[in-house]
Amino acid sequence: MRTAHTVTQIRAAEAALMATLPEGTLMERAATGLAVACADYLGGTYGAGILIIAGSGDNGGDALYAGARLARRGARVDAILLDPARAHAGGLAALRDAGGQVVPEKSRADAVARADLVLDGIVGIGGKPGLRPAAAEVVALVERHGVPVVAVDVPSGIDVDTGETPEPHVRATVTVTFGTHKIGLLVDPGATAAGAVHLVDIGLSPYLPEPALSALQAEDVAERLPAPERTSQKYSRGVLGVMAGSTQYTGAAVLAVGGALAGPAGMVRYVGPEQPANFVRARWPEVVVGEGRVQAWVVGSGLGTEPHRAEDVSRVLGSGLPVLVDADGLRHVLGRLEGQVLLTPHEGELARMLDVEREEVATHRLRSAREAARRWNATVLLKGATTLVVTPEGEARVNTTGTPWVGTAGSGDVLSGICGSLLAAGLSPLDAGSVGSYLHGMAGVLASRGGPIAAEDIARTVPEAYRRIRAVAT
Ligand SMILES: NC(=O)C1=CN([C@@H]2O[C@H](COP(=O)(O)OP(=O)(O)OC[C@H]3O[C@@H](n4cnc5c(N)ncnc54)[C@H](O)[C@@H]3O)[C@@H](O)[C@H]2O)[C@@H](O)CC1
Ligand SMILES: Nc1ncnc2c1ncn2[C@@H]1O[C@H](COP(=O)(O)OP(=O)(O)O)[C@@H](O)[C@H]1O
Ligand SMILES: [K+]
Repeated sequence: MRTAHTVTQIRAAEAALMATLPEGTLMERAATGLAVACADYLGGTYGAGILIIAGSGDNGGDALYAGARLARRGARVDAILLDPARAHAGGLAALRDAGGQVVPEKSRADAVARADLVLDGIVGIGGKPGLRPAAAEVVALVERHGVPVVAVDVPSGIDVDTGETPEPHVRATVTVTFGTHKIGLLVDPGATAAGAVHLVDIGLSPYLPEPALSALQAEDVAERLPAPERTSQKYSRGVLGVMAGSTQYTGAAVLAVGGALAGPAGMVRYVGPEQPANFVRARWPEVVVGEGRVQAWVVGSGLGTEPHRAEDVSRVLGSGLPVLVDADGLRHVLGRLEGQVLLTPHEGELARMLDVEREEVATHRLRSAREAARRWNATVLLKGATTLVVTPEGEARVNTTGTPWVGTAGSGDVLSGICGSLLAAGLSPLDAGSVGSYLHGMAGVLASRGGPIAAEDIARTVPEAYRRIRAVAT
């Protein structure tokens, strides 16, 4: 499990760990890991031009100590001190001893122009979102010259606890983070600003409490993936009912069923109007069309906006069975819900549910998902480049598999089928949502291999993703 903690949790854990160690040990560990990551990124240090942007806190200290190590290994290291009088004294002395130079204010533009790599040590977990003018000016220069940035602990300027990114902030190629992930490194738009995240172990784990956010890794997914036993049969594996599609959106029915058939349930029943039902039957002969006993429902993908479909949604929500509600079905989710319910909106749908602008959800993804989970008393899966799954009790997971090619029409219909199949096989809404989005993103990556894909390619590749994940466990 990849885990992320809040700033308050991290500060407390650091204090407990530091009490057991000689002063400066943690910063030394952080700086060593950071220097190694920079050397790896550059493919060697000899002759490389590294520019440190150092603020006045410990984050600047980490960057300066790492700079000293890189200078000793043959790099040319310059440092811009944003507040020279308050720069980290130990770090600055180490850098100077190793041959690093402080850049005079008038030469900052030249220093940026000759850098191969910038180390962002402006602020870490002590920073307020946004950047002060002096820092913002240097960051703008770096962007103008297109110099790659390694962020120290976090890209400076992001809101570390939420992943929100009020401008200005740093956009990093790599973020080298210490001890544990920060929420803002995993949740968009912060995750995008962080680039590839590299975690350096500084010995913090034994002091960390339950994480505020986690991301399943292949082995966690493998543990949760249902698989038939020797004596299993279709009914014992779980039956999923799919109520999707309309005369207008026949494809949504075909795709949701396609996703469902790629999951672990033993059987899929389809319930819907004649036209989509005919398409489903023609495309998927294994599907049983018509009502019958099921263990879970998917309702909503391509349901259309006809008012009478509201009855379909309330009927399955009243069935007492686990239910996934997607897309148009979400229009009919009104009061507080009971039982095991997974709601799967994208940003636009969540905005409509919360009666706010889409932009509001896009900027405050975690907060919006949490609010909806509380308000409807259901698990909410907010789709996007980093999909979030949040329970009404506040447990939160983020999915990190996928590629932007997965953002293709009908992809969400396939996702609802996959997650529904996992619900029918007995997973909780939290596990079904997070395992389902992991599989969906991974199948998208395998199908795409860097090129465009259609939604049905994702469904077709889910079994391959399934096999690969199960291979991890054996
Ligand atoms: N506490 C520890 O044991 C460890 C801390 N480490 C480093 O220490 C960092 C935290 O250090 P600090 O608590 O000193 O805090 P920071 O270095 O994150 O930032 C505090 C300083 O930045 C200024 N500042 C705040 N917001 C700003 C903004 N928006 N624009 C410009 N300047 C701003 C503040 O005036 C303050 O001087 C971590 O992120 C990590 O990099 C590491 O060395 C590992 C161990
Ligand atoms: N940039 C992206 N990177 C990775 N996955 C994405 C990206 N954009 C969208 N997705 C995924 O693609 C799917 C799109 O679903 P949705 O918006 O419901 O589309 P549709 O309604 O056309 O099926 C979701 O699983 C979402 O998480
Ligand atoms: K930083």
